[in-house]
Amino acid sequence: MSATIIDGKAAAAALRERIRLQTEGFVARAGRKPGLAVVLVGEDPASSVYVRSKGKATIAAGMASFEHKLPIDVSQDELIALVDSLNADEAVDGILVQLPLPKHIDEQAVTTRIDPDKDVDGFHPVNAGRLATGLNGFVPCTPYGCIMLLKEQLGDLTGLDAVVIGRSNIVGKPMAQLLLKESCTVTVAHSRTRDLASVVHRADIVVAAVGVPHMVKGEWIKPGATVIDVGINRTEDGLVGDVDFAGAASVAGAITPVPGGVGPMTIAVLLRNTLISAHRRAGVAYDKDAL
Ligand SMILES: NC(=O)C1=CN([C@@H]2O[C@H](COP(=O)(O)OP(=O)(O)OC[C@H]3O[C@@H](n4cnc5c(N)ncnc54)[C@H](OP(=O)(O)O)[C@@H]3O)[C@@H](O)[C@H]2O)C=CC1
Ligand SMILES: Nc1nc(=O)c2c([nH]1)NC[C@@H]1CN(c3ccc(C(=O)N[C@@H](CCC(=O)O)C(=O)O)cc3)C=[N+]21
Ligand SMILES: [Mg+2]
Repeated sequence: MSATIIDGKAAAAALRERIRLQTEGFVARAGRKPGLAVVLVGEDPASSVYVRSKGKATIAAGMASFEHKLPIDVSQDELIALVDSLNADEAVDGILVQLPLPKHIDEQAVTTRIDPDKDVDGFHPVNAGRLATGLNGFVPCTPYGCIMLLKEQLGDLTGLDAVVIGRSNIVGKPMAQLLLKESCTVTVAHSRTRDLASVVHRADIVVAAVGVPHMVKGEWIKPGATVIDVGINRTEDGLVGDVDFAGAASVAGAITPVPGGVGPMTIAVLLRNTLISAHRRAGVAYDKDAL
């Protein structure tokens, strides 16, 4: 093993501390806490764990957490009515509806109902469009967390060859947009890509966001490359990523572990987006460089 292990847990803790400090300043000036509303439909254990750790982190940062738990058989109309009430609630700066939703609910109908200026997940098409055109909006938390880890590890990313494996609207596509914004040369691979091994072998930066345990092999990695493993797969061997960690760590320059890599950054960036939303909505300036 030769690669540096990128400590996402430590980076996330440091970011959360910087957020906590700016939250104090916001409360002093605005006279209220930033507020994050999280909506969970049903009782999926993995989703419940995520929502719980998010709620704890929100409160630890000095923000208000509003949790709404709805039964698995809630109607789409009822869920949309809740989103409407959160859109109208002045105490709510950020709204997150935990995905996936049950099959009888149209995720797009719900996601697009959220006020884009409270869409701290960055999933609304208005925010996807803002990201694609260089306007200020909300950037999806997981890809932004990956960029923060990459910049901390590598500094300036200009000119680097980046390969993103996965083209979902919530990870792969926004990840590619953000790497492009950092002036990387970006390739987006997916299930129809031919000879993925040789595509990956060109890359200085590999971001795996697939959902297939251990799919990316060590031999695919260019020696010294930086590997960001977004995958969260629950297997008999516990939580594993999309990258064969042991194989990749023997050739990569640096690599994120699972757990303890990208996952903790996702939650920290969610708080960052909520803090930014609170400042924007209150018309108060914030220190972007400290976030
Ligand atoms: N750490 C975190 O905070 C988060 C982790 N995740 C994890 O990241 C992973 C990806 O999530 P998400 O983007 O939502 O997943 P999706 O299922 O929406 O997308 C998966 C992508 O991977 C591609 N793909 C599937 N199989 C292959 C293959 N054999 N070779 C190449 N590409 C393939 C698909 O291609 P195609 O488009 O052609 O079907 C698709 O674009 C999951 O493990 C998820 O749990 C997700 C969000 C947050
Ligand atoms: N509207 C919405 N927004 C999301 O951001 C969203 C979502 N829905 N649905 C599910 C995915 C997944 N996701 C994770 C966040 C943190 C960890 C995380 O903290 N993982 C820890 C381990 C946690 C554990 O042990 O289970 C780690 O990787 O170290 C993982 C996954 C956010 N998602
Ligand atoms: Mg559905």
